[in-house]
Amino acid sequence: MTPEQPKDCILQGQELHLDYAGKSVIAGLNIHIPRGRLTVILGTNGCGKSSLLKMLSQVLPPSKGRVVLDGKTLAEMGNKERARQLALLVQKPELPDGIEVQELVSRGRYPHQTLWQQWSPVDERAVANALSATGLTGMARHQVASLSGGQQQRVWLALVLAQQSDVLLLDEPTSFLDIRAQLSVMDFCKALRQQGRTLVLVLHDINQALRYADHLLLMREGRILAQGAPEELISEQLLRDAFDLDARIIRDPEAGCPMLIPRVSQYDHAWDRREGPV
Ligand SMILES: Nc1ncnc2c1ncn2[C@@H]1O[C@H](COP(=O)(O)OP(=O)(O)OP(=O)(O)O)[C@@H](O)[C@H]1O
Repeated sequence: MTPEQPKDCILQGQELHLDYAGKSVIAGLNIHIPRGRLTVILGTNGCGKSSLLKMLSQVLPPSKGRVVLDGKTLAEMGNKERARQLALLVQKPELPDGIEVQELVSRGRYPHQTLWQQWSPVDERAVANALSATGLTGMARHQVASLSGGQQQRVWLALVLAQQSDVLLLDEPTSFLDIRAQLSVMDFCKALRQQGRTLVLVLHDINQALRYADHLLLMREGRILAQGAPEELISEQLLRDAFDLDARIIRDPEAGCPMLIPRVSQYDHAWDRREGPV
């Protein structure tokens, strides 16, 4: 499907290529992230979603091609300038030893500090607001390592929030969370979107993607298979093409959005029949 460029696009990947040790995992990928919308990237394990998110934040510079953020080439921006505009939460962030919640969230203010502008009441307020928005004020002095997986995920979200960037890239922010906690994270992302932030999430739950996304990117083997509004994009054929999945698409009776129901299992022990990593 030919990607149609959204009218107001804040982040663009142009002809992106990525090689790991000489092996190509992404080749000639073009994407457009609409401003102030919630974009979800979907695709099979190993298709290159995390790699794409890292390229979009310059954590992993593309082997070829360029990323453009609000008209500026990302590679030409300084680290702090970039981090003031764009935040990335990776899939498994490394937790520093013995760190407390407030201290970790405060690290989100690093891009705002300069030689002349040290820690200020503005930073203090940003951290307090991030803790409050994620319901962590009462846990500010707790060791992060002592918290549950769901609480720790909220701490990482608070860190990203304290960074106050317009664009948030979140890699599987709901993994390891129970269903209620997953929906809290998704509602939280929706609220950020309603405040005008741009969000790009990697998810594995297609129904959550169909419910929350304004814009979907479907990947397969390092390529974009389709991108656009979920309602217009999703089809049983596309699910077959993207996931080898045989599913029906019905309408959520309450939310009105499309949702999928996989057909009776033909998937047991199917790993060996699927292609390996790209
Ligand atoms: N550091 C690395 N060195 C070498 N190959 C890598 C590295 N990181 C990822 N890859 C390979 O790049 C490909 C894409 O990986 P990536 O993690 O981007 O996929 P993904 O779609 O995010 O997968 P998942 O859904 O399982 O998280 C895979 O084949 C993976 O094995």
